[in-house]
Amino acid sequence: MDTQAQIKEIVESNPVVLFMKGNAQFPQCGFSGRAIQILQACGVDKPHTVNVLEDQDIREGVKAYANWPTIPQLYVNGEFIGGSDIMTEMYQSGELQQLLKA
Ligand SMILES: N[C@@H](CCC(=O)N[C@@H](CS)C(=O)NCC(=O)O)C(=O)O
Ligand code: FES
Repeated sequence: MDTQAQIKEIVESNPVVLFMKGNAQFPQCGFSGRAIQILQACGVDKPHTVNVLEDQDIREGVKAYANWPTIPQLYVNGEFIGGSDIMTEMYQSGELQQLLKA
């Protein structure tokens, strides 16, 4: 399977996916740490996470997949939502909680 197909498979088979640096227990970047904290604040304790530091193809592949240049990247129900700034804004407006409840 090529990388784009692999990413599609991951985001379509898990309702909430966070591509991040490190994992939920040990985020290896502040932006990824913030993304995890926001998900937890929304009641998502166990998001499916993919550590891009362990896979260079995925690290570059998700940027192409979403046409978004950075990590973290949140996907809900197969759809790209945004990075940590967008997550923060959506959390503050209550939009993210709504999205994750559905
Ligand atoms: N403002 C961004 C911050 C994320 C960011 O700047 N990520 C950088 C540093 S961790 C990145 O992914 N760089 C490309 C890379 O490391 O492959 C957001 O909203 O998520
Ligand atoms: S790893 Fe340096 S800012 Fe994320």
